[in-house]
Amino acid sequence: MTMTDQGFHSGFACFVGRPNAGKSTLTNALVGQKIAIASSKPQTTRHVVRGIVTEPDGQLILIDTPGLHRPRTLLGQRLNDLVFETWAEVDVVGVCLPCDQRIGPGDKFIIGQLAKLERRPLFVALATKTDLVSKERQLSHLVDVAGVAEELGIEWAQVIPCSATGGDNVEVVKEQLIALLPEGPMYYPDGEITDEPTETLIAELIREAALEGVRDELPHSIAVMIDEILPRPDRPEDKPLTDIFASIVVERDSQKGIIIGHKGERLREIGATAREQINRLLGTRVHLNLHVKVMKEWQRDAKYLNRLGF
Ligand SMILES: Nc1nc2c(ncn2[C@@H]2O[C@H](COP(=O)(O)OP(=O)(O)OP(=O)(O)O)[C@@H](O)[C@H]2O)c(=O)[nH]1
Repeated sequence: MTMTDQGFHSGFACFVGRPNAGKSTLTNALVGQKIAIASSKPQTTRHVVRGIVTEPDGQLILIDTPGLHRPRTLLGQRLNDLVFETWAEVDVVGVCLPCDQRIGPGDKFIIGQLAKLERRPLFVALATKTDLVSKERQLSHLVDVAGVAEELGIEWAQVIPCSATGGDNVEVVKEQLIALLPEGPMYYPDGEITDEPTETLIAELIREAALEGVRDELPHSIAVMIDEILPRPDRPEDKPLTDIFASIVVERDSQKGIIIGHKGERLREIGATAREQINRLLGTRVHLNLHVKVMKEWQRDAKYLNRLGF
Protein backbone atom coordinates (compact mmCIF):
# COMPACT_ATOMS: atom_id res chain seq x y z
CA MET A 1 0.00 0.00 0.00
CA THR A 2 1.26 3.49 -0.79
CA MET A 3 1.00 6.40 1.60
CA THR A 4 -0.72 8.74 -0.86
CA ASP A 5 -4.39 9.60 -0.56
CA GLN A 6 -5.08 8.51 -4.09
CA GLY A 7 -8.31 6.60 -4.29
CA PHE A 8 -9.11 7.13 -0.62
CA HIS A 9 -12.34 9.03 -0.03
CA SER A 10 -13.04 10.89 3.17
CA GLY A 11 -15.32 13.51 4.51
CA PHE A 12 -18.34 14.49 6.53
CA ALA A 13 -22.00 13.65 6.40
CA CYS A 14 -25.05 14.25 8.53
CA PHE A 15 -28.55 12.79 8.55
CA VAL A 16 -31.67 14.88 8.59
CA GLY A 17 -35.32 14.00 8.71
CA ARG A 18 -38.46 14.47 10.70
CA PRO A 19 -38.57 13.08 14.25
CA ASN A 20 -38.66 9.25 14.25
CA ALA A 21 -37.40 9.01 10.69
CA GLY A 22 -34.72 6.54 11.82
CA LYS A 23 -31.64 8.78 11.83
CA SER A 24 -30.14 7.52 15.10
CA THR A 25 -30.87 3.88 14.38
CA LEU A 26 -29.23 4.13 10.97
CA THR A 27 -26.24 5.94 12.45
CA ASN A 28 -25.83 3.16 15.01
CA ALA A 29 -26.15 0.49 12.34
CA LEU A 30 -23.39 2.19 10.34
CA VAL A 31 -20.93 2.92 13.11
CA GLY A 32 -21.85 0.44 15.83
CA GLN A 33 -20.83 1.44 19.32
CA LYS A 34 -17.53 2.86 18.25
CA ILE A 35 -16.80 6.31 19.56
CA ALA A 36 -14.09 8.69 18.50
CA ILE A 37 -12.00 9.95 21.37
CA ALA A 38 -12.75 13.63 21.43
CA SER A 39 -9.19 14.90 21.55
CA SER A 40 -8.54 13.75 18.00
CA LYS A 41 -11.09 16.02 16.31
CA PRO A 42 -9.81 17.17 12.95
CA GLN A 43 -9.61 20.92 12.54
CA THR A 44 -11.98 20.91 9.60
CA THR A 45 -15.08 20.87 11.72
CA ARG A 46 -16.24 22.42 14.97
CA HIS A 47 -19.14 20.06 15.22
CA VAL A 48 -19.66 17.02 17.31
CA VAL A 49 -18.58 13.77 15.74
CA ARG A 50 -21.26 11.16 16.26
CA GLY A 51 -19.44 8.26 14.72
CA ILE A 52 -16.88 7.20 12.18
CA VAL A 53 -16.95 4.51 9.54
CA THR A 54 -13.51 3.46 8.33
CA GLU A 55 -13.23 1.16 5.33
CA PRO A 56 -10.22 0.23 3.18
CA ASP A 57 -11.29 2.75 0.53
CA GLY A 58 -12.55 5.60 2.67
CA GLN A 59 -13.61 7.18 5.90
CA LEU A 60 -17.03 8.62 6.62
CA ILE A 61 -17.40 10.97 9.58
CA LEU A 62 -20.97 11.41 10.77
CA ILE A 63 -21.76 14.73 12.42
CA ASP A 64 -24.50 15.35 14.95
CA THR A 65 -27.04 18.07 14.31
CA PRO A 66 -30.04 19.15 16.31
CA GLY A 67 -33.39 18.74 14.60
CA LEU A 68 -34.57 21.54 12.37
CA HIS A 69 -37.77 23.24 13.51
CA ARG A 70 -39.94 26.08 12.44
CA PRO A 71 -38.28 28.63 14.70
CA ARG A 72 -40.61 30.10 17.29
CA THR A 73 -38.09 31.19 19.89
CA LEU A 74 -34.63 32.67 19.94
CA LEU A 75 -33.24 29.32 21.07
CA GLY A 76 -35.03 27.66 18.18
CA GLN A 77 -33.48 30.19 15.82
CA ARG A 78 -29.98 29.58 17.23
CA LEU A 79 -30.38 25.81 16.89
CA ASN A 80 -31.47 26.25 13.31
CA ASP A 81 -28.43 28.44 12.63
CA LEU A 82 -26.29 25.59 13.92
CA VAL A 83 -28.00 23.20 11.54
CA PHE A 84 -27.39 25.52 8.58
CA GLU A 85 -23.74 25.90 9.59
CA THR A 86 -23.36 22.13 9.63
CA TRP A 87 -25.03 21.72 6.25
CA ALA A 88 -22.61 24.26 4.81
CA GLU A 89 -19.65 22.22 6.03
CA VAL A 90 -20.54 18.62 5.26
CA ASP A 91 -20.00 16.85 1.97
CA VAL A 92 -23.18 14.82 2.03
CA VAL A 93 -26.57 15.23 3.69
CA GLY A 94 -28.60 12.04 4.02
CA VAL A 95 -32.32 12.82 4.08
CA CYS A 96 -34.22 10.09 5.90
CA LEU A 97 -37.71 9.55 4.50
CA PRO A 98 -39.35 6.54 6.17
CA CYS A 99 -41.20 4.21 3.80
CA ASP A 100 -44.09 3.74 6.22
CA GLN A 101 -45.01 7.43 6.19
CA ARG A 102 -46.24 9.56 3.33
CA ILE A 103 -43.97 12.46 2.49
CA GLY A 104 -45.57 15.33 4.35
CA PRO A 105 -45.18 19.00 5.27
CA GLY A 106 -42.43 18.19 7.82
CA ASP A 107 -40.29 16.50 5.17
CA LYS A 108 -40.99 19.23 2.64
CA PHE A 109 -40.00 21.92 5.13
CA ILE A 110 -36.59 20.28 5.61
CA ILE A 111 -36.02 19.64 1.91
CA GLY A 112 -37.12 23.21 1.13
CA GLN A 113 -34.50 24.52 3.54
CA LEU A 114 -31.84 22.34 1.91
CA ALA A 115 -32.84 23.77 -1.45
CA LYS A 116 -32.04 27.26 -0.19
CA LEU A 117 -28.40 26.49 0.59
CA GLU A 118 -25.91 28.54 -1.37
CA ARG A 119 -23.14 26.01 -1.14
CA ARG A 120 -24.91 22.74 -1.62
CA PRO A 121 -23.57 19.46 -0.35
CA LEU A 122 -24.63 16.31 -2.18
CA PHE A 123 -28.04 14.99 -1.17
CA VAL A 124 -28.87 11.34 -0.70
CA ALA A 125 -32.40 10.13 -0.07
CA LEU A 126 -32.58 7.28 2.41
CA ALA A 127 -35.92 5.53 2.24
CA THR A 128 -35.74 4.04 5.73
CA LYS A 129 -37.72 1.25 7.43
CA THR A 130 -38.24 -0.88 4.32
CA ASP A 131 -39.03 -3.82 6.60
CA LEU A 132 -42.32 -2.20 7.60
CA VAL A 133 -43.84 -2.03 4.11
CA SER A 134 -44.70 -4.17 1.11
CA LYS A 135 -42.67 -4.04 -2.10
CA GLU A 136 -45.54 -2.15 -3.78
CA ARG A 137 -45.68 0.49 -1.07
CA GLN A 138 -41.87 0.82 -1.21
CA LEU A 139 -42.01 1.44 -4.96
CA SER A 140 -44.69 4.09 -4.72
CA HIS A 141 -42.71 5.71 -1.90
CA LEU A 142 -39.64 5.85 -4.14
CA VAL A 143 -41.71 7.53 -6.82
CA ASP A 144 -42.79 10.15 -4.26
CA VAL A 145 -39.16 10.59 -3.13
CA ALA A 146 -38.15 11.38 -6.71
CA GLY A 147 -41.18 13.68 -7.07
CA VAL A 148 -40.46 15.78 -4.01
CA ALA A 149 -36.92 16.53 -5.20
CA GLU A 150 -38.26 17.75 -8.50
CA GLU A 151 -41.00 19.75 -6.84
CA LEU A 152 -38.62 21.52 -4.45
CA GLY A 153 -35.67 21.95 -6.79
CA ILE A 154 -32.99 19.62 -5.48
CA GLU A 155 -31.31 16.58 -6.93
CA TRP A 156 -30.69 13.24 -5.28
CA ALA A 157 -27.17 11.92 -5.90
CA GLN A 158 -28.56 8.55 -4.79
CA VAL A 159 -31.84 7.13 -3.59
CA ILE A 160 -31.35 4.13 -1.32
CA PRO A 161 -34.10 2.08 0.31
CA CYS A 162 -32.83 0.55 3.55
CA SER A 163 -33.73 -0.84 6.94
CA ALA A 164 -31.41 -0.29 9.85
CA THR A 165 -33.14 -2.79 12.11
CA GLY A 166 -33.64 -5.39 9.36
CA GLY A 167 -30.07 -4.97 8.09
CA ASP A 168 -31.42 -4.28 4.60
CA ASN A 169 -28.96 -2.34 2.40
CA VAL A 170 -27.01 -0.90 5.33
CA GLU A 171 -23.76 -1.93 3.61
CA VAL A 172 -24.95 -0.23 0.42
CA VAL A 173 -25.64 2.99 2.32
CA LYS A 174 -22.12 2.82 3.74
CA GLU A 175 -20.51 2.14 0.35
CA GLN A 176 -22.50 4.79 -1.49
CA LEU A 177 -21.93 7.52 1.08
CA ILE A 178 -18.18 6.86 1.03
CA ALA A 179 -18.15 6.81 -2.77
CA LEU A 180 -19.69 10.29 -2.83
CA LEU A 181 -16.98 11.79 -0.60
CA PRO A 182 -14.08 13.65 -2.16
CA GLU A 183 -10.60 12.17 -2.20
CA GLY A 184 -8.90 12.94 1.07
CA PRO A 185 -6.84 11.71 3.99
CA MET A 186 -7.84 9.42 6.81
CA TYR A 187 -8.79 12.08 9.36
CA TYR A 188 -8.92 9.66 12.25
CA PRO A 189 -6.33 6.91 12.53
CA ASP A 190 -8.26 3.67 12.89
CA GLY A 191 -6.85 3.04 16.35
CA GLU A 192 -8.31 6.23 17.79
CA ILE A 193 -11.78 4.88 17.39
CA THR A 194 -12.68 2.57 20.16
CA ASP A 195 -15.32 0.19 21.35
CA GLU A 196 -14.08 0.23 24.92
CA PRO A 197 -16.71 -0.19 27.60
CA THR A 198 -18.63 2.95 28.50
CA GLU A 199 -16.97 3.33 31.87
CA THR A 200 -13.50 3.48 30.33
CA LEU A 201 -14.70 6.03 27.79
CA ILE A 202 -16.22 8.20 30.51
CA ALA A 203 -12.97 8.07 32.47
CA GLU A 204 -11.04 8.96 29.33
CA LEU A 205 -13.29 11.95 28.59
CA ILE A 206 -12.80 13.27 32.13
CA ARG A 207 -9.05 12.71 31.89
CA GLU A 208 -8.91 14.59 28.58
CA ALA A 209 -10.84 17.51 30.07
CA ALA A 210 -8.56 17.55 33.13
CA LEU A 211 -5.43 17.59 30.99
CA GLU A 212 -6.68 20.39 28.77
CA GLY A 213 -4.15 23.21 29.05
CA VAL A 214 -1.97 21.53 31.70
CA ARG A 215 -0.64 18.64 29.67
CA ASP A 216 2.95 19.88 30.05
CA GLU A 217 2.70 20.29 33.79
CA LEU A 218 1.01 17.00 34.59
CA PRO A 219 1.62 14.67 31.68
CA HIS A 220 1.15 11.23 33.17
CA SER A 221 0.33 12.00 36.77
CA ILE A 222 -3.42 12.02 36.32
CA ALA A 223 -5.69 9.03 36.33
CA VAL A 224 -9.44 8.91 36.59
CA MET A 225 -11.42 6.40 38.56
CA ILE A 226 -15.15 5.95 38.09
CA ASP A 227 -16.63 5.37 41.54
CA GLU A 228 -20.28 4.93 40.65
CA ILE A 229 -22.75 5.37 37.81
CA LEU A 230 -26.34 5.55 39.02
CA PRO A 231 -29.59 6.38 37.27
CA ARG A 232 -31.33 9.09 39.33
CA PRO A 233 -34.50 7.55 40.78
CA ASP A 234 -37.94 9.14 40.35
CA ARG A 235 -37.18 10.88 37.06
CA PRO A 236 -39.82 11.10 34.32
CA GLU A 237 -39.20 8.36 31.77
CA ASP A 238 -38.50 10.76 28.92
CA LYS A 239 -36.05 12.85 30.98
CA PRO A 240 -33.63 10.41 32.59
CA LEU A 241 -30.66 11.69 34.53
CA THR A 242 -27.53 9.76 35.41
CA ASP A 243 -25.32 10.53 38.38
CA ILE A 244 -21.65 9.84 37.82
CA PHE A 245 -19.22 9.91 40.72
CA ALA A 246 -15.59 10.01 39.65
CA SER A 247 -12.22 10.73 41.20
CA ILE A 248 -9.38 12.49 39.50
CA VAL A 249 -6.28 10.95 40.99
CA VAL A 250 -3.01 12.87 41.21
CA GLU A 251 0.31 12.14 42.89
CA ARG A 252 1.01 15.29 44.89
CA ASP A 253 -0.82 18.03 46.77
CA SER A 254 0.60 20.65 44.39
CA GLN A 255 -1.01 18.81 41.46
CA LYS A 256 -4.30 18.72 43.30
CA GLY A 257 -4.10 22.52 43.49
CA ILE A 258 -3.56 22.80 39.75
CA ILE A 259 -6.57 20.62 38.98
CA ILE A 260 -8.88 22.41 41.40
CA GLY A 261 -7.71 25.90 40.42
CA HIS A 262 -8.47 29.25 42.04
CA LYS A 263 -11.64 28.85 44.12
CA GLY A 264 -12.37 25.60 42.30
CA GLU A 265 -12.71 27.29 38.97
CA ARG A 266 -10.67 24.78 36.94
CA LEU A 267 -12.45 21.81 38.42
CA ARG A 268 -15.78 23.36 37.45
CA GLU A 269 -14.54 23.89 33.90
CA ILE A 270 -13.30 20.31 33.73
CA GLY A 271 -16.69 19.13 34.93
CA ALA A 272 -18.58 21.23 32.39
CA THR A 273 -16.41 20.11 29.47
CA ALA A 274 -16.51 16.45 30.43
CA ARG A 275 -20.23 16.53 31.17
CA GLU A 276 -21.07 17.80 27.72
CA GLN A 277 -19.07 15.00 26.11
CA ILE A 278 -20.56 12.35 28.40
CA ASN A 279 -24.09 13.60 27.65
CA ARG A 280 -23.35 12.91 24.01
CA LEU A 281 -21.83 9.54 24.69
CA LEU A 282 -24.71 8.28 26.80
CA GLY A 283 -27.47 10.17 25.05
CA THR A 284 -28.93 11.22 28.41
CA ARG A 285 -28.27 14.09 30.77
CA VAL A 286 -25.68 13.44 33.41
CA HIS A 287 -24.79 15.00 36.71
CA LEU A 288 -21.06 14.71 37.23
CA ASN A 289 -19.62 14.66 40.74
CA LEU A 290 -15.85 15.07 40.57
CA HIS A 291 -13.43 14.67 43.46
CA VAL A 292 -9.71 15.13 43.41
CA LYS A 293 -7.68 12.59 45.37
CA VAL A 294 -3.99 12.47 46.10
CA MET A 295 -2.52 8.98 45.95
CA LYS A 296 1.19 9.30 46.47
CA GLU A 297 3.11 7.53 43.74
CA TRP A 298 0.03 5.74 42.45
CA GLN A 299 1.90 4.92 39.30
CA ARG A 300 4.26 2.68 41.21
CA ASP A 301 1.80 1.00 43.50
CA ALA A 302 0.16 -2.21 42.34
CA LYS A 303 -2.77 -1.80 44.70
CA TYR A 304 -3.65 1.61 43.28
CA LEU A 305 -3.04 0.49 39.73
CA ASN A 306 -5.53 -2.32 40.20
CA ARG A 307 -8.13 0.07 41.59
CA LEU A 308 -7.57 2.40 38.67
CA GLY A 309 -8.07 -0.45 36.24
CA PHE A 310 -4.56 -0.52 34.74
N1 LIG B 1 -39.06 -1.38 11.79
C1 LIG B 1 -38.07 -0.47 11.80
N2 LIG B 1 -38.04 0.45 12.78
C2 LIG B 1 -37.04 1.35 12.77
C3 LIG B 1 -36.02 1.35 11.77
N3 LIG B 1 -35.19 2.39 12.03
C4 LIG B 1 -35.66 2.98 13.14
N4 LIG B 1 -36.77 2.36 13.58
C5 LIG B 1 -37.57 2.71 14.77
O1 LIG B 1 -38.12 3.99 14.60
C6 LIG B 1 -38.09 4.74 15.80
C7 LIG B 1 -37.34 6.04 15.60
O2 LIG B 1 -35.99 5.75 15.24
P1 LIG B 1 -34.81 6.76 15.54
O3 LIG B 1 -33.59 6.21 14.93
O4 LIG B 1 -34.77 7.11 16.99
O5 LIG B 1 -35.31 8.04 14.75
P2 LIG B 1 -34.67 9.50 14.70
O6 LIG B 1 -34.89 9.99 13.35
O7 LIG B 1 -33.28 9.47 15.22
O8 LIG B 1 -35.63 10.23 15.72
P3 LIG B 1 -35.46 11.65 16.46
O9 LIG B 1 -34.31 11.48 17.40
O10 LIG B 1 -36.79 11.80 17.13
O11 LIG B 1 -35.24 12.68 15.41
C8 LIG B 1 -37.45 3.83 16.82
O12 LIG B 1 -38.46 3.22 17.56
C9 LIG B 1 -36.70 2.82 15.99
O13 LIG B 1 -36.56 1.59 16.63
C10 LIG B 1 -36.11 0.35 10.74
O14 LIG B 1 -35.28 0.27 9.83
N5 LIG B 1 -37.15 -0.52 10.81
